[in-house]
Amino acid sequence: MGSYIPNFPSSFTSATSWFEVYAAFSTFMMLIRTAINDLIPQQIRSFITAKLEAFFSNCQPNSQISLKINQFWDVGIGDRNELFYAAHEYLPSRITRNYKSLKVGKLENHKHLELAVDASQEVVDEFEGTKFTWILDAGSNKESYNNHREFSFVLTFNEKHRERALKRYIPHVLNTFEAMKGEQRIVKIYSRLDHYWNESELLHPATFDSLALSPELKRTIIDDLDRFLRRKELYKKVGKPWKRGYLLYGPPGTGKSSLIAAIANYLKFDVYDLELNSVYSNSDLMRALRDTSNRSIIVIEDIDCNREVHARSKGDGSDNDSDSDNEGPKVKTGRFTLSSLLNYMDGLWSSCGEERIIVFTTNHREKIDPALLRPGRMDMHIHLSFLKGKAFRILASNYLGIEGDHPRFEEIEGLMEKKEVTPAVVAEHLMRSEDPEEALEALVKFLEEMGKDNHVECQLNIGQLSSQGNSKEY
Ligand SMILES: Nc1ncnc2c1ncn2[C@@H]1O[C@H](COP(=O)(O)OP(=O)(O)OP(=O)(O)O)[C@@H](O)[C@H]1O
Repeated sequence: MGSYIPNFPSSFTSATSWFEVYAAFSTFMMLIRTAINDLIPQQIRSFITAKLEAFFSNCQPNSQISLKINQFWDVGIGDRNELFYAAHEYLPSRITRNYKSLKVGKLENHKHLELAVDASQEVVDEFEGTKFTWILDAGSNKESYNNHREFSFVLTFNEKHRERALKRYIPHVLNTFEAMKGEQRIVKIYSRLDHYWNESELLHPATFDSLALSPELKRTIIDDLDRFLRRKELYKKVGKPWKRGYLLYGPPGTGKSSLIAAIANYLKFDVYDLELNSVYSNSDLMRALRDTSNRSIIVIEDIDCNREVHARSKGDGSDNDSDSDNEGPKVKTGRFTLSSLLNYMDGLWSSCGEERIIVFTTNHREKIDPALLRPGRMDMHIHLSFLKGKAFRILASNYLGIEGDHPRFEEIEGLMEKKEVTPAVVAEHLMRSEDPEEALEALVKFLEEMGKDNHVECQLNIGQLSSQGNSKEY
């Protein structure tokens, strides 16, 4: 019986020779690669690679899927499509050689360069090894709504990546956009025009440091804001919408608008300046509120002066909303009442959005509708008043660069205790001279000559309302 004896030396020889062949081949390839890298410029290499990729992808069966991402969810209704805006910001951040052209510009009053995708420009983004192609479509006038041309993105990818696109890529675009907003820390201010929120950068430089308010009031407001941010889980647990309402009241020029800007800059929340006379109906109001983004402050200034919110007393039945989006400005006033505004807000808070702060301002708290002061409506009533105590020193530092003490401060503070002068008036006087000594001298003279009753008409009868509601008073 013959036995099989393995030919060890010969198999060993063959393995060695294979290894030698492989080593020689690798060396040869490395030489070729080095030669190509040295001899062929990078642009030409990229060109050849792109051509080869295009050739092979053309050979594959066409199984592309396209998704249309309109600027607004429904043409004619005007709901913002957050994904469109996310893509608009996200794509320029992915500048690669795939861009043939990008719009670049610098807007007046903006600190940074603006980058935007050009219409009809194809942008290829790579995510987890998969290519996603975006094209911005400028739309046509036919698709326009209220003379606003509607833009859209078309996102194309291979059918086999459908799951990845919907479950991972699109969420990735949205998350990146949120992170970018946080990083850029650009606070926006929105004002409403023809059913749309128009955005611009909030350039108001106010901060809590630059506000001439008593340190205790500042601390109270900051603590309240911090507590609000921290309590997301608690709000959820007790089933309360995560919102906070502030009523700012006080004479003109005491810093109500400046405080709103300081809160926005502190929290990095966008500001939505809601002018009620730009709202046509109850449903328009709902839409306006629904279109605000999370982490935002909705501001309704001079609530006592809004004709719309006085309609209630005339009993015009304005709650019967014969809403039509074609209604023009001539029928827009008196379409809803303050109560309906508040009720809608109460309802809306629970159903949409998070981290909203709503701020009402008034110069005359005694004139505003009691519905606004009802318990639980406005969480905090903040009284901004005439310049008193050491708050003046903040203005002296802001406007004259005087840090710490100055021989004239006590005299000025003593005069202010006896007068009713707003921070705006003092700020205006401090700006009159570049020489600090001259400016302080002029301010003393002004305060001495100022009649005590100069601002009597601005005073509020605060005691009258202090028993209403259970909101905190400051
Ligand atoms: N408390 C303050 N601290 C610092 N600056 C202030 C303060 N109050 C007013 N100012 C100055 O006065 C200007 C006007 O103030 P602001 O518009 O904030 O007042 P307001 O109370 O909102 O007035 P109005 O009721 O007329 O809208 C501001 O640009 C700011 O320079």
